[in-house]
Formats: sequence, structure tokens, C-alpha cells
Amino acid sequence: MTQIALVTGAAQGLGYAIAGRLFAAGYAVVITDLSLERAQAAAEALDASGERVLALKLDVASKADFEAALAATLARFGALQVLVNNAAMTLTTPVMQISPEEFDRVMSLNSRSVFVGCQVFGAHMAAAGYGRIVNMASLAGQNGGTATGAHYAASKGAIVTLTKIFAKELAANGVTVNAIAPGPIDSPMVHAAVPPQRMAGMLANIPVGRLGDADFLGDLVVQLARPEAYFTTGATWDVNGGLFMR
Ligand SMILES: NC(=O)C1=CN([C@@H]2O[C@H](COP(=O)(O)OP(=O)(O)OC[C@H]3O[C@@H](n4cnc5c(N)ncnc54)[C@H](O)[C@@H]3O)[C@@H](O)[C@H]2O)C=CC1
Ligand SMILES: CC(C)c1ccc(C(=O)O)c(O)c1O
Repeated sequence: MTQIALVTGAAQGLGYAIAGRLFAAGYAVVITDLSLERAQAAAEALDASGERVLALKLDVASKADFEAALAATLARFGALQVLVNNAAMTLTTPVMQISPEEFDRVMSLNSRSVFVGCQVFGAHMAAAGYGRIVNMASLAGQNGGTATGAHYAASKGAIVTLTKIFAKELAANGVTVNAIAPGPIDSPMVHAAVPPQRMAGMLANIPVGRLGDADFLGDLVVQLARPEAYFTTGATWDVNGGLFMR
């Protein structure tokens, strides 16, 4: 039977690549983003027939949007097995100049959203007795960040911890919760964060000497979403070209 996956921030970048790999693996995919129009354009690019896609507006800052997206998914497909908490923002203000308001904004968008998504979708999955949640963390959450801001790095560290907490809470109900911590992946976000004149320096610093591949992240999500992946939970999967080793 077709399984259903919802991806936040899926109109572009890694979210879109992840949605694409889930779709290629046979999932019906719910593409969500801040703007319904951009989500619809991405969904149409993935499946012009519209049979295995649904586009929804989901602002991850809003618990009501998470609840409405779950309800709309169940109304259209009758089930929801996979959630990918992917959406995030980055600001690169130097740490001594970040205002408390800016700190709150980044923390709230990046980590409170994962907390709310795991709570709302996790409750549904636990009641159904099965589910797979994948949270997008970052290398920055492990090494304190380089190209990215302190609040971004802190928000991604919080995602690693939330992943462990929800994994423990939901394990007995057949729900796994894992995180992926990418280093710089070839994507619009990395090109926006790293100006062309700094790219060669960044590449020279990466042990494997190149940026990561977004489709590979999508394939990793597909693996973590499989029923057979029941034995990995609370884990953070490093995909960073050797920039951080445990
Ligand atoms: N690109 C990279 O190299 C890396 C990315 N990441 C993480 O991967 C995830 C995706 O990153 P990218 O695709 O590169 O970013 P991106 O900036 O290209 O795409 C982010 C998407 O999220 C959406 N979005 C922003 N605010 C939103 C909100 N409030 N509600 C819903 N959607 C919202 C945007 O509209 C956009 O479509 C993020 O969590 C990011 O922190 C982590 C490490 C490296
Ligand atoms: C693309 C984003 C902003 C990014 C860039 C670089 C790193 C890193 O070198 O640690 C990240 O973790 C990122 O999330």
C-alpha cells in the first residue's frame, strides 16, 4: 500500500530533493511551505498528474498550521506515516551583535517548529502504532557553526536533543525519530551563505574536497523511513564530508 510522507519547507532546496526521492521511492508526498503557490509549483513539477502529491501552506511557526496540514493529509490520503521536519532559516549576524529578539526568532523557527511537529504528528503516529520522523539538524549544531550564525547553530543543537527525547517517548508505539546533520550541501542555501570568493576556501577545508549531494540526503531519508529501519532511533546521521567525526 502507498505510504504517505509530509515534508516541511519542500518548495526548494533540500526539502524539494527529499520530496523527490520519497516520490521516486513510491510515496505519496505532501509538499508544504510558507507559500501555497510555491508548494503547488513544486508539487506540479514532481507529479503533473497530481495523483501522488498534495501541496499545502504550512508555516512551521504555527501549531495550527501543523494541525491543519495533518487533517488535510488524512482527508486526502487517509493516512500519514512519515514526517520530515526540514524547514529552517539562517541569519549570519556575529554572536555579540545578535539581539535577544533575533535569537528568539531563529530558535523559534528552527527548533520550536521541530518540537511542535514531533508533538502533533507524533501523537497521530503513536495512536496509529507506526511512524517515521526525520528532523533536519546541521553540522553547525555539532561544531558550533562556521558559515552560519550562533543562533542557527544553537537551534540545530536543540534539534539533536529533541530528536533523542521524542525517540524515547514514542519508541514503544512503533515510531522512530532520527536526525540528519548535513555539512555544506550543494543547494541555494549554501550558495547564499557562502559567497563565491569564499567557496574555494570552504572546499579546501572539507576533507573530501567537495559539497554534499541533496539527492543523497533524500535517499537517506527514504532508508530511515523504511519499516525495516525500526532499530535506528534517537540517532543523528552525519553527512558532512569528514568535517566532523565522532
Ligand atoms: N543547504 C545546506 O548545505 C544545509 C542545510 N541544512 C538544513 O537543511 C534544511 C533545508 O535547507 P535548504 O534547503 O538549504 O534551505 P532553503 O533556504 O533553500 O529552503 C528552505 C525552505 O524552507 C522554507 N521556509 C522558510 N521558513 C519557513 C516557515 N516558517 N515555514 C515553512 N517553510 C519555511 C523556505 O520557503 C524554503 O522553501 C534546513 O533545515 C537547513 O538548516 C543543514 C545543513 C546544511
Ligand atoms: C548551508 C548552511 C547555511 C550551512 C552552511 C555551512 C555549514 C557548516 O559548515 O557547518 C552548515 O552546517 C550549514 O547548515
